Amino acid sequence: MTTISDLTAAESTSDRRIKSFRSIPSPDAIRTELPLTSRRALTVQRDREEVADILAGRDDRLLVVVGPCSVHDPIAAIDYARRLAPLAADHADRLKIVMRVYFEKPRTTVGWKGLINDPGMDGSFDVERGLRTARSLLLDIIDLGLPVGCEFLEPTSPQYIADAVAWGAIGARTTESQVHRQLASGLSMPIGFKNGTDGNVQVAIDGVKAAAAQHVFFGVDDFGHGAVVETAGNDECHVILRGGTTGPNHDPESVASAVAALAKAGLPERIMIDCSHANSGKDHIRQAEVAEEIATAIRATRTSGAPVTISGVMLESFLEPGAQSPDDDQLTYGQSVTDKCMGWEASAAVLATLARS
Ligand SMILES: O=C[C@H](O)[C@H](O)COP(=O)(O)O
Ligand SMILES: C=C(OP(=O)(O)O)C(=O)O
Repeated sequence: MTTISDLTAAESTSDRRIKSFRSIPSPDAIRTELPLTSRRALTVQRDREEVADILAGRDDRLLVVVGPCSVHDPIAAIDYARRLAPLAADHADRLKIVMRVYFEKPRTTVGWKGLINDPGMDGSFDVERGLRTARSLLLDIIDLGLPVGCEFLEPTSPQYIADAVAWGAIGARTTESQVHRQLASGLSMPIGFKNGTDGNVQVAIDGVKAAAAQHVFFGVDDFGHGAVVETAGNDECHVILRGGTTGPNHDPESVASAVAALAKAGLPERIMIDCSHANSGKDHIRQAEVAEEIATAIRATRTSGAPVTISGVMLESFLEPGAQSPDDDQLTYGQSVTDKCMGWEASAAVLATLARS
């Protein structure tokens, strides 16, 4: 009888489309090499609690997740963080500012998948360097006094960085994925689920409900070994309205409809609004206007005495306005290589407007 091991490479039915496997250090090894330290851990924990309090309505500040669409140049990201940190301190009585430090990019079809996947942006896919660079950047940003927020795109990568993250997102392209909902159920920080790219908000509400439940699934442990993971469930998840192919959904009617759907699902009637993506048509100039409209809506609600249902805002912002292609020969310092971002001056003005709301 022929066994699998007797098969020649040409006859084998497995790994027909795998070109290679490359080992990488375990999460434990990278975390030991670049330790969070107990001082930073206390800061991360305090920030997570403040974020959760805002999302639950126990703290009436506005949560603002602001920063580049993606990090491609750690020096520019730290430069940005150095400018954001004093603003975050100035507005701390009204805003809880979390820096968007996105290392993993979901693509509509194909494209650069972020600093962890390809830190050189040259197709060399040095994931090991990407993980170290990402982790070390998070530690440096925490040291500047800023909490960090990331999108979690891969089920394994959070093991390398999540201990440093105060808030996380599941994106529009993965919000309906069971793998990502299970992942969120075991993450230690509040997680926002985006509505689907088609504008469907119910899938995000379903994501919040699924993530609150306990799950058992396949994963890897701290030492990189295959494992069965059992999670306790994450009751600190929320919905992010990001618009969709049918148009924006940051207007008062869409917000009211999302809040009604949350109430129907027995979930807290509070949401975050992403001013970018389909709410701005990916236009960074329009993004600032969307933020102004949200500030106006919040001010009107507060003046009327009605409960404020908008507990958070997301902004895509970098040092220079607009975006460039990651394939450009000469990259402009501090400009996005994915979606268009507001430049620094416009971002500072928007933060001041949101603080006044
Ligand atoms: O936020 C970034 C992008 O909108 C998202 O990653 C999809 O990008 P793409 O449509 O350019 O692939
Ligand atoms: C990819 C992102 O957004 P969305 O999932 O809403 O497209 C993002 O925030 O970077």
